[in-house]
Amino acid sequence: MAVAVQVAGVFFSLEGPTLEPGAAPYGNFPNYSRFHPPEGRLRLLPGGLLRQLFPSDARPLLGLDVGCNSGELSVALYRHLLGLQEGKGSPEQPADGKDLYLLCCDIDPVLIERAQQSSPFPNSISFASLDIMDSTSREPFLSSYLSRFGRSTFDISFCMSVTMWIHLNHGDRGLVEFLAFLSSQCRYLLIEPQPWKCYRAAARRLRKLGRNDFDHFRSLAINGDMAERITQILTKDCTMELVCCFGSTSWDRSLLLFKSNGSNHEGREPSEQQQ
Ligand SMILES: C[S@@+](CC[C@H](N)C(=O)[O-])C[C@H]1O[C@@H](n2cnc3c(N)ncnc32)[C@H](O)[C@@H]1O
Repeated sequence: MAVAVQVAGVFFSLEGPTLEPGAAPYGNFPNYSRFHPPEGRLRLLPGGLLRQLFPSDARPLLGLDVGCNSGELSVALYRHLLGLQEGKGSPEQPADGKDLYLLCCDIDPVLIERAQQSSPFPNSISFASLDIMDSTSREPFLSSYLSRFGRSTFDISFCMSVTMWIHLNHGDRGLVEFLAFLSSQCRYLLIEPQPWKCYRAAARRLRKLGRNDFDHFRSLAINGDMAERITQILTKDCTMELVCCFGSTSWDRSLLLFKSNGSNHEGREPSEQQQ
């Protein structure tokens, strides 16, 4: 059993210091994957998903993982999508016959450093420290990555358990702006919104630490069924369509796949481009 003591919001355990949950204002928990392991999400995603979504793409597929934390889910997603079993195969011989490059970013540079140090696929998965809400740095940064592949958008973006943190820290307007930006960057978007009860729990944890509420918590007009609200924003304001819901994880978070209907995305079928 792990033994931990708490000093000023920081837990010290035999494995070293870890932040008390309320003291991670962006959801930048140091050991997030221990509490919410990747398998809970991956088991909902069908094998061969990339082949289904991109049947005729011969070129490498590009993915963006926003809010990757220390990279455990990013690496597990990479393996899962390519059909690579841990310890077997290599990114050069993916079982799924697709090449995939992932750019994974997080606002917390300490988590990114950990991700970089432990990445088993440094040639295919890049980890970078980036505040996705910083509009002056995100565009040049993402464009510079994409231009290495001669591309201007990603094939697929992942936004897993991140929307609540954007919403709490940037308000309704920030959430809508974030979803608009994300949808403009990709053909497909896989998103796992946190339900409203998680917002209350996050605010409660902060209060227990004697800190002020999140700036926007009490004034959020977008609330209630968050999967539904986010679906409305993406489909009404962001020209995306809901492709499917892969179900819910054991902690009640839906995994939703959206597809862009916008005309600015590369790699679309000629008939689609004309519509
Ligand atoms: C709850 S964790 C989810 C980690 C991972 N996606 C998963 O589902 O296992 C949320 C992550 O979003 C990151 N995050 C929050 N706001 C961000 C922002 N503005 N830009 C980039 N990352 C952000 C946090 O640092 C944190 O690592």
